[in-house]
Amino acid sequence: MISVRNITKNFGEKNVLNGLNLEIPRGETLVIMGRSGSGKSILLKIITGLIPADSGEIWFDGTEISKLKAKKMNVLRQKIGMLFQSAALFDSMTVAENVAFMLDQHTNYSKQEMRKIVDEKLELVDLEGVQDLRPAELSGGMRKRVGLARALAFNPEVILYDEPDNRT
Ligand SMILES: Nc1ncnc2c1ncn2[C@@H]1O[C@H](COP(=O)(O)OP(=O)(O)OP(=O)(O)O)[C@@H](O)[C@H]1O
Repeated sequence: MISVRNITKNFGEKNVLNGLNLEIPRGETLVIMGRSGSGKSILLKIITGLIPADSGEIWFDGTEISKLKAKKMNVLRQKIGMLFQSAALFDSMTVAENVAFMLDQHTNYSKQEMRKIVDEKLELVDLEGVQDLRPAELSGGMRKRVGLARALAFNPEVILYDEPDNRT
């Protein structure tokens, strides 16, 4: 499903990824472990096309993503849920607005339809009744679960999860 082919990434003089190859079949759970600073987060961001690799290719379901134009990339991103290390929530938005953010940007769902999806996903991560709170009013584990609910909003085919922990 995901094929990482000979990926290299440098930041200035610093070589972070050097000819990395990885095949991830559909339905498989893969855990990548490595010391702090070894390039795990960078790899996830390269897989989702958030940052470019210096060389190599990323294939998702038979499509090479680095060749995609922005519009097609947006469609593909809906198939890949990404949960960042810090949950990356918008502090000024409510929990419901955070979970609905990508739906709001990329679909024509009505407010009611979005609210239904938001409620469903929050229930799935065991977070009910917090829709109208702001992220600052939640615990760290709850914030990560809001991030997970947001990553699930499009029913993605794959979830890339940076630093999962026992709270999520
Ligand atoms: N924008 C950037 N500019 C320069 N260097 C960067 C940048 N982003 C990451 N790096 C460097 O790339 C390396 C890999 O970072 P990355 O965040 O992928 O590590 P990690 O394996 O996820 O670490 P941790 O387990 O601590 O989260 C680090 O040495 C970091 O300093």
